[in-house]
Amino acid sequence: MGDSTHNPSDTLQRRGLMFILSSPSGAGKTTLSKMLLAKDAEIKLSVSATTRPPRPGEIDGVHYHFVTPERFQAMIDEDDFYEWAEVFGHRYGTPKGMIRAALKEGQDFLFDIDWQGTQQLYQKDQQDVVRVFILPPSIDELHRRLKNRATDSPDVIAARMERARAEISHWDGYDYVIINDDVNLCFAKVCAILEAERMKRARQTGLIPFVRGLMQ
Ligand SMILES: Nc1ncnc2c1ncn2[C@@H]1O[C@H](COP(=O)(O)OP(=O)(O)OP(=O)(O)O)[C@@H](O)[C@H]1O
Ligand SMILES: Nc1nc2c(ncn2[C@@H]2O[C@H](COP(=O)(O)O)[C@@H](O)[C@H]2O)c(=O)[nH]1
Repeated sequence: MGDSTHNPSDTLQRRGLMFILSSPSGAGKTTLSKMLLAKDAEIKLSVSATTRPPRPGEIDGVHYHFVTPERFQAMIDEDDFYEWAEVFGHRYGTPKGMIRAALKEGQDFLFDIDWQGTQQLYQKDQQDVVRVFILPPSIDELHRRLKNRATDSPDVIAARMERARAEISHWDGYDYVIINDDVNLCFAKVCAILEAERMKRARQTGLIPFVRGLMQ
């Protein structure tokens, strides 16, 4: 006889998802990441290390681990990173420490990383990586967003705008591409993708025993 109290999530044994949001600077991935972390208690942020100085309001250990170039180099030498890359003249990397064991136990992580880091993570683990690329509605709007955010100097904004087209050229290396025009609509799409990817994996783990139970 089937167990009518069986819940599919009881037998969920999957590894955690590595859910990546990438975009050209200013397209809105940090905004979307914050919305996702506020809404979904099942996913945690992978906190990167960076040699970039903090922006106003950024907290060490929460938004980034802010480290010196020497410390970053030591972490590379000690093989402490899942991936790392140089972006806009600074180094950024995903430390293994915090996430390795949690991923094995099924914890989902959100990664706000660039295309180089995305390629590196995907090469390491194609099963668990979900790659989402966020596009701005136009180049003018991207510029407007960077200016209105008012966190970077005109020089930094100019450098990021100069790189925007090159960043966008990597869109094809992603599983999903979303235009962030209306932020709420874009966020709904991000949530739908995450949910669908979780369901795909639950099919392989918790769902199959559940269905077998129903059919007994
Ligand atoms: N759909 C949207 N419409 C209008 N403004 C938006 C939208 N999405 C985000 N913004 C605003 O655009 C600015 C840039 O967004 P955000 O900081 O999230 O970009 P980002 O892609 O994370 O950039 P970076 O890579 O430089 O950190 C912010 O001021 C944010 O409030
Ligand atoms: N490859 C990696 N890229 C990263 C990581 N953390 C952040 N980033 C990307 O860097 C740029 C600039 O970020 P900002 O906070 O200075 O605006 C942006 O594209 C981020 O996605 C990382 O660990 N690895």
